[in-house]
Amino acid sequence: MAIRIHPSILAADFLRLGDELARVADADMIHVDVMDYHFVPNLSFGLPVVERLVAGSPLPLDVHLMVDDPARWAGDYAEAGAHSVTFHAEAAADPVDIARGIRRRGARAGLAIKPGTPIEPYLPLLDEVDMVLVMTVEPGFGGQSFLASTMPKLRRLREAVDATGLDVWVQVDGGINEDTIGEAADAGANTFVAGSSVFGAEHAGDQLALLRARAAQHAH
Ligand SMILES: O=C(CO)[C@H](O)[C@H](O)COP(=O)(O)O
Ligand SMILES: [Co+2]
Repeated sequence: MAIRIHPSILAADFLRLGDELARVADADMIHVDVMDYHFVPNLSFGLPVVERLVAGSPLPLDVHLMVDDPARWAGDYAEAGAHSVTFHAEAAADPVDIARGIRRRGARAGLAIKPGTPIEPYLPLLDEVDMVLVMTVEPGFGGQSFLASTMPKLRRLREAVDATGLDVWVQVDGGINEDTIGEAADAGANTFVAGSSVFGAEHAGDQLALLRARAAQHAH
């Protein structure tokens, strides 16, 4: 199974974003956390920054929308050129409609759930999305500890994805480092967001290689 590592620029030096992108050139995509101070108690960056990242990033962008009104915003991020746009199920009255809007604009559609949100209601929607993100911390901040309590839900999702035969990516986000990535890979994740463990490393390229190797040891 392919393993993808997506460094989160939430942990990068915002004054030197261009240089920070160059440090993670060996990654698969760049994870961009959009926070609106309402869905989560933190504010990060929005559309103008994402538009500049699309223009300047050598890697495709994986946008993670932590906003109250994804029905209003998801299409704009797809149109801005994000390769993937992920929105939260908890904020979506009609997740299928939002996912279809993202796909119609040529981006991959991702559906995210917080640690306390059950996966079962969303399993019938797997053919409407390209990725499901199981948050392994409460969304809002980088640098938190991985919640192993989310692993049974991840296993259930992996079983359901395999049963469909669809190539839906299974993503984890939060507290992923060399000590936790194996457990998440073992439970079925194939796409790993890592913020502080990559940008906090002296040699980000070496850290990416270590994460990849640890995930591969446990991959299905
Ligand atoms: O969505 C997020 C927080 O809501 C971030 O992507 C996540 O926290 C990454 O940071 P770290 O790897 O440092 O935990
Ligand atoms: Co994120």
